Amino acid sequence: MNILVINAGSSSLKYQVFDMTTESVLARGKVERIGMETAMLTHEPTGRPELREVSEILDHTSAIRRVLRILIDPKEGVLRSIEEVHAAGHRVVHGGEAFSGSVKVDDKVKEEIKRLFDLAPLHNPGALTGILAVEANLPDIPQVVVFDTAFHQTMPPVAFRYPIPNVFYRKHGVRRYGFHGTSHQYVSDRAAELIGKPLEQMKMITCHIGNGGSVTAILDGKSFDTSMGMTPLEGLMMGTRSGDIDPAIVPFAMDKEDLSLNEVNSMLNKHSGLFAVSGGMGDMREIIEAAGEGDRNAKLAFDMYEYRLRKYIGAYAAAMNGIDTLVFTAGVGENSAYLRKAVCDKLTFLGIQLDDSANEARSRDDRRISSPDSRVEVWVIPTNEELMIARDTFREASKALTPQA
Ligand SMILES: Nc1ncnc2c1ncn2[C@@H]1O[C@H](COP(=O)(O)OP(=O)(O)O)[C@@H](O)[C@H]1O
Ligand SMILES: CC(=O)OP(=O)(O)O
Ligand SMILES: [Mg+2]
Repeated sequence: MNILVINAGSSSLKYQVFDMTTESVLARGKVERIGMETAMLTHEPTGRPELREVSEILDHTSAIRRVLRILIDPKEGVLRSIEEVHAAGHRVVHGGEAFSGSVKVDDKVKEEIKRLFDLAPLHNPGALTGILAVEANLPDIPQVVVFDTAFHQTMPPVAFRYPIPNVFYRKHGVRRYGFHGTSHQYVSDRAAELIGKPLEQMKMITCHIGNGGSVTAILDGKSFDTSMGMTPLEGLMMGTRSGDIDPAIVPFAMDKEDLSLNEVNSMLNKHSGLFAVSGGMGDMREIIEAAGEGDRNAKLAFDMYEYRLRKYIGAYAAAMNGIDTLVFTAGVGENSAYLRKAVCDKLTFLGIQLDDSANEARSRDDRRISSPDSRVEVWVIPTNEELMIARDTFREASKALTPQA
C-alpha cells in the first residue's frame, strides 16, 4: 500500500509518499508560499536530485494537484499513475477530547476538526483544507487523521485542569490538551528501544523544540504532563509565540493599546517569542549567529529561550520525582549543539553530564550525548511524525478495506 502523508500549514504543505510494504519513503517535498504567485515546490524523489520550481499556486487544492502531478511525472515521479496512491494520512493539530487515537475521515470527523478551529487557529484550518483538497483530487481513497493531542489524552486531571471556574471546562472544554504528541510518542518509544528498557519503567522528559516547541513528562509509559495547553501558545518561548506569560497582560494590553481580541491573539501567536525579543528574528540559527556577533537583543532572546526550557525540565523532574532520560528533538533540538549544551550544563544537579564531543558530532542519527557516568541518559532523536502518520494510516485504512465480521 502506498500512502501519501500530508502536513498542511496555513501557507505551506509538506508531503511524503511511503511504500508500506517496506516502510520506505518514495519521495518527500513541500509547497511553500501557497496563495502567492511565487509559490515554491520542492520535490525530492528518494535517491535522485531535488527539484525546485516556482509557480503560481493559489490554494491548497491546486497545491495537492501539483504534488499529485509531480508524483506521476514520467521523469521526476515515483508512481506510474494516481491510482497508486492508496490512502492519505493527515497531521491534525487539535483533536480536543473527542479523539484519543487516529481515525478514518468521515463527515463527522471533518465537522469536529472545524469545531476546533478556535482552539488551534494557526493549524486546524490548514489541515481541513488539506483533507478537502485530497478529497477533491482523489475522491475514492480512504483518508486518516492523526492528532497532535491524542498521545496526551492520558494526562491526569491534576495536570490537565486549569484553576479557573469549572463552567469553562464543562461548557467550553477549557483544559490542557497538549500538542506534538505524535513526535513525543515517537521519540520516547525510540529512546526506550535504544536504551533497552521498557518505557513503562522510565521517567523521561522529551523536548520537541522546532518552530513551535513543547516539553513532555512521560511517566509509566504515558504522557503525564506537557507544556502546551488548551492551545499551542502555552509553555515554552517559541519562534513567534510568547509561551507562558501573566494572563493579566492580555486585558492590560487590550486596554492600553486598544487592541481587539484578534489583535491580541495575533500579537501573542505571531509577533512574540524569539521574534519579539530579538527585534525581528524568529529563526534560531539567525539568533545564535547574531548573538555570536555581539547583538544584545539576540543574546537576550537566546538566554530567555534556554532559561524557560530549562525551568520546564526542572519542573517535570519534580513532577515525576526524578528523571532518568532526557531527549531532544525537532529543528532546534536535533541541530543545535549550542542550545543543548547551554541547557545541560546547568542541570548537573539532576545528575546530567554531557559528553561534549558526542554533543557536537555532526550526525543525523539517533545518538546518546551524555557521558557514561551521567545519572541521566541524554539523547538526540530525530523525530519522524510522518512515519507515525503513515503507520496509523496504514492500520486504519486496512481496517476500512477488510470490513470486520
Ligand atoms: N543548526 C541549527 N541550529 C539552530 N537552530 C536550527 C538549526 N537548524 C534548524 N534550526 C531551527 O529549527 C527551527 C525549525 O524547526 P522545525 O522542527 O523544522 O519546525 P516546524 O516543523 O515547527 O516548522 C527553526 O527555528 C530553525 O532555525
Ligand atoms: C502544535 C504546533 O505548535 O505545531 P508546530 O510546531 O508545527 O507549529
Ligand atoms: Mg514541526
